[in-house]
Amino acid sequence: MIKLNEKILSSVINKRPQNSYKGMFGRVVIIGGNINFAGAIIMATSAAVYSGAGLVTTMTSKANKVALNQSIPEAMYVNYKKINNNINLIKTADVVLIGPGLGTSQTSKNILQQVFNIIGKKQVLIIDGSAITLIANDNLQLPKANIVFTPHQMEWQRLSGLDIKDQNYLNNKVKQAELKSTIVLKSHRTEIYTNNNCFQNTVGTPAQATGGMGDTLAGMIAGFSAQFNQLDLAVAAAVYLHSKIAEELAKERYVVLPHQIIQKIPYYMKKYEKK
Ligand SMILES: NC(=O)C1=CN([C@@H]2O[C@H](COP(=O)(O)OP(=O)(O)OC[C@H]3O[C@@H](n4cnc5c(N)ncnc54)[C@H](OP(=O)(O)O)[C@@H]3O)[C@@H](O)[C@H]2O)[C@@H](O)CC1
Ligand SMILES: Nc1ncnc2c1ncn2[C@@H]1O[C@H](COP(=O)(O)OP(=O)(O)O)[C@@H](O)[C@H]1O
Ligand SMILES: [Mg+2]
Repeated sequence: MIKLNEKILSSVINKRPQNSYKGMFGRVVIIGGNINFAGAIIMATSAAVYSGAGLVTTMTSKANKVALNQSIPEAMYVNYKKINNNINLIKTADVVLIGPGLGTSQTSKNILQQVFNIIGKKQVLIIDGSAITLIANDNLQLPKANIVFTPHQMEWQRLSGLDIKDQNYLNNKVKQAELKSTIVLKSHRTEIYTNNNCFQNTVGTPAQATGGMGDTLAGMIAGFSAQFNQLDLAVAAAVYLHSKIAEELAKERYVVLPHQIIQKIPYYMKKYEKK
């Protein structure tokens, strides 16, 4: 198990070339946010935008359109019930994140299944929150893609069948190999299982134990995977930075809120970019 430290940031976060344009930093599609969970999709979207993703489109409930545009005008909106009119948007994305606030209704399940049908094997597909629960509950077949799951311990129990008490290194590794995906197993010291590596986070604080913290991490992972080479390392860097910022903020705060972390992402990326 490789213990993560600051070096992961400076090895992953590239300095931007002078002649950069948005197309060089990835097209991200983020899908989720039912009528009750506007917050989850707004936090995930904001985290991806503030992490530097070149172009972000959010597919969510129509009910969230105004809130999304007001909270994060840099992101584009599509009604998530109109996926079939927007197949090309998903096909041309570098990274698709599905699940934050998606819910587990029949509508949510249809959306997930449509995305699975469209996604291609070269794309990165990040699966979070309700989407993990839907796959576990209905034993959905996974598409061929570069899949990253971001479960908390109960979501991992649902997906892997491992009780929380049995979620140890060896058992997790076996399940990761079966799923042939990257697993970001979230806890106070998150572990990342990939085909070739296993990382453990070394930072983070109980001040992070608040709703929306995982939605924010999922958005950061999307933003990092869209821009930086080597998926495993990009995921590890996003996990580390999310908790690193929280730890710094927690020096002066009892709780750290997701939007406070999001605001700080560009400052910390600048601080740790490759010299
Ligand atoms: N503002 C918004 O829009 C927000 C929207 N959200 C969206 O809500 C959707 C549902 O996600 P979810 O995580 O809230 O619910 P679910 O999957 O049922 O898991 C909870 C169950 O698991 C258990 N549990 C055990 N260990 C655990 C652990 N380590 N970490 C966490 N839970 C643990 C836990 O046990 P208990 O707390 O009862 O002890 C409980 O029984 C999802 O799409 C998400 O994106 C949220 O992000 C909030 C902000
Ligand atoms: N005590 C803690 N110490 C460090 N990190 C924590 C702690 N509690 C929660 N977190 C982090 O907060 C996030 C919680 O994710 P999740 O349960 O999916 O939240 P949500 O779905 O509400 O957004 C994870 O990244 C987890 O590592
Ligand atoms: Mg979550």
